[in-house]
Amino acid sequence: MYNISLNKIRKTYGDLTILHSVEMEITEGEFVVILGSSGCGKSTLLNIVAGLDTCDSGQILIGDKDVTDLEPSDRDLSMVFQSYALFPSMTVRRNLSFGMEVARVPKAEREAKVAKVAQLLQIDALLDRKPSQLSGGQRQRVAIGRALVRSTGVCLFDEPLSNLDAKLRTETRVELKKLHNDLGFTMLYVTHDQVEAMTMADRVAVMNKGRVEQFAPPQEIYEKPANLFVASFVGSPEINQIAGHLSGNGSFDIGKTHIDLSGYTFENDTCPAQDAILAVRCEDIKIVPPAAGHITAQLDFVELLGADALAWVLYHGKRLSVRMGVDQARALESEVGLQFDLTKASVFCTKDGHRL
Ligand SMILES: Nc1ncnc2c1ncn2[C@@H]1O[C@H](COP(=O)(O)OP(=O)(O)OP(=O)(O)O)[C@@H](O)[C@H]1O
Repeated sequence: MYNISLNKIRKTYGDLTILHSVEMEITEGEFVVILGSSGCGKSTLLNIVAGLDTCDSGQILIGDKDVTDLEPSDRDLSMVFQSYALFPSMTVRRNLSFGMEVARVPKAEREAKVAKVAQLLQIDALLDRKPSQLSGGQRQRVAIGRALVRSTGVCLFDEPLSNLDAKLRTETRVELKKLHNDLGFTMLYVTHDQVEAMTMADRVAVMNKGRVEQFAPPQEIYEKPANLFVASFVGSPEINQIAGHLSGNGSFDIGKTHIDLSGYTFENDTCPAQDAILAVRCEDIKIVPPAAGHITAQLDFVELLGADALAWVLYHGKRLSVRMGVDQARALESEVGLQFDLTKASVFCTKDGHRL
C-alpha cells in the first residue's frame, strides 16, 4: 500500500517553528499538491517525508510502515528536484537505468521500464544523448523519468517545473498529469504556482507559516475557501473583499447599505451578528445600472486581456475587480452598479478570518 500518513509533524530551528504539528492523510494513487508562498515550510515538509531532513516529533507512515527513522533509500519512494541533478557523463538511457542497476534489477526489466517511461515522456529519441546535449525541458523530463522508473509507488516532486519557460511548463504539466493517470503512483508535489496546483492536484494542501490552512480538492479550495488566507492566496486577481457587519438576520451592512445574504449558505446554517468580510471573485460580479446593484462604484480603469477584460472600480476608496467581455468593458459608464452572485461568495470573520 502506498498511502501516506503524516502525523503531527513538528520542526523547529532554534526558536523558530517551521512546521506546527502538520497532519495529512494521502490516499494511495492520489496526486496531492502542497501549495504555499516562499518560506511557508513546504520543502521542509517534503524533505522530511523523503528522509532528507528530520522532524522534531511526529510520525510518517507509508502504507503501514513507520518510515520516520528510516534512511531515504529504505522508504520506497523517489524524488524529483528543481535542479535536474542528472549524471553529466552518462547517456539519458544510463541516467534512467542507473538507479535500477544499483538496486540489482534484472537487465530485461530495466530495459522494459526505461522504454516505457521514455515513451510516456516522449524522450525515446534522446536515449543515447548526454545531458549537455539536451534542452532544459528535456533534462527535466529525464529527471522525472528517472524518478518514475525507480519508483515503486510514491513519487515526491519539489517545484520540478520552475526552471522551465512558460510554454514548456504548461506542456510538462499536462504530461505529468497524464503520467499520473497512467501509472497511478501516489504523488506529493510542492509548488508555489497555483495554476499547477489547480490543474494537476486531486487535492491541494494550502500551507501558511508552517500550518496546513485547508486540504481539499482544488475546486473546493477555490469556491469554498476555509478562511480569508486561502481565499486571497488562491485566484488571480485576488478575491475582492468588502468589510462590513453582519446584523444576525442575514443582512450584511456597509454603513447605510444593506445586502440581503439570503442566497448565501452560512456554515452551521446560522448568521452570527459580528464584523465580517464579504469576499467575491471578479467573475461573480455583474455590472448593472447603478440603482439596480448591491452597491454603486466608480470606474477606475479597464484592462483588456484578449479573451476578456477586467474592470477595476473604486468603492469607498478600495479597488475591486470585475471580469467581463471586452465589448461590455469598452462601453462602461463612469458610475456602475455591482450585482454579486451571493451563492458563490464567501463571508469571513473579521477577527480571525475563518469562514462564516
Ligand atoms: N537549516 C535551516 N536553519 C534555519 N532555518 C531554516 C533552515 N532551513 C530552512 N529554514 C527556514 O525554514 C522556513 C521554511 O523553509 P522551506 O524551504 O521549507 O520553505 P518553502 O516553503 O519550501 O520555501 P521556498 O518555496 O522558498 O523553497 C524558512 O523560513 C527557512 O528560512
